[in-house]
Amino acid sequence: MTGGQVRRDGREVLAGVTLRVEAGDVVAVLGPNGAGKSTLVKAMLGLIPLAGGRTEIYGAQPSAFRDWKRIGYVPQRLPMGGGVPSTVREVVSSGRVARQSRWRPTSAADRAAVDRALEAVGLADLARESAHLLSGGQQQRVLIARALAGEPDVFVMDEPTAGVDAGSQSALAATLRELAGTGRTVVLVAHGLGPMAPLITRTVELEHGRVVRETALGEAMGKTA
Ligand SMILES: Nc1ncnc2c1ncn2[C@@H]1O[C@H](COP(=O)(O)OP(=O)(O)OP(=O)(O)O)[C@@H](O)[C@H]1O
Repeated sequence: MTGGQVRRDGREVLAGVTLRVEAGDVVAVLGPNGAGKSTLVKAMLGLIPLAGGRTEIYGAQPSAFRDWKRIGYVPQRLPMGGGVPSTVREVVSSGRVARQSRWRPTSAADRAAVDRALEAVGLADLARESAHLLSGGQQQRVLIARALAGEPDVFVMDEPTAGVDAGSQSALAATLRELAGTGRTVVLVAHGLGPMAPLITRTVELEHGRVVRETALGEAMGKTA
């Protein structure tokens, strides 16, 4: 993103942010409540429009970008889906949609990826439950599993540890370590780093819609700690 600006209700919520995420980066976007962290990651993906500046995903404007299977976005909350209750497995399976087509419906590979994702977040036993009836922390894990199931190259996670217990946070850190180890790119919105700290290669701090600090952490520290 270059000079990205977002206005909401006439207010500048993102005030000209430039941020380039490289392949293999594990970036933490930090800052106080209302700093614009969620807005930044959504705007980078074209999920909310820019009032100024531009954003590109793998060199394409979001409206022209077609390769969405490369991107796994984890929103802050489970979106309410048209009043139809979905099971945990159904929500997680929806992470495979960008890999399917009318001519290639659900395959064994899809089912295996969904199984692995459910295992990774510890929800295999709740796969048949209605996702909306789970606790906030469990719903967060459903959303993480949905992104994992899609096997994307880039994970964009909006506060994936909010409301998640310490054990699940460590489990997520272990999963992210594995993904980072295989060269995946991660952009993580967080209030604090917690168990993710050793994985992070860069931090970007926002305040009032501006980047106020950027820190590059040693690669070695990111990989060995
Ligand atoms: N849909 C919206 N309409 C109007 N204003 C909004 C909307 N979404 C966010 N804002 C405002 O934009 C500002 C930045 O919000 P954003 O959610 O990006 O912050 P954040 O840093 O992610 O905060 P948090 O840690 O609380 O999630 C806030 O002042 C918020 O009130």
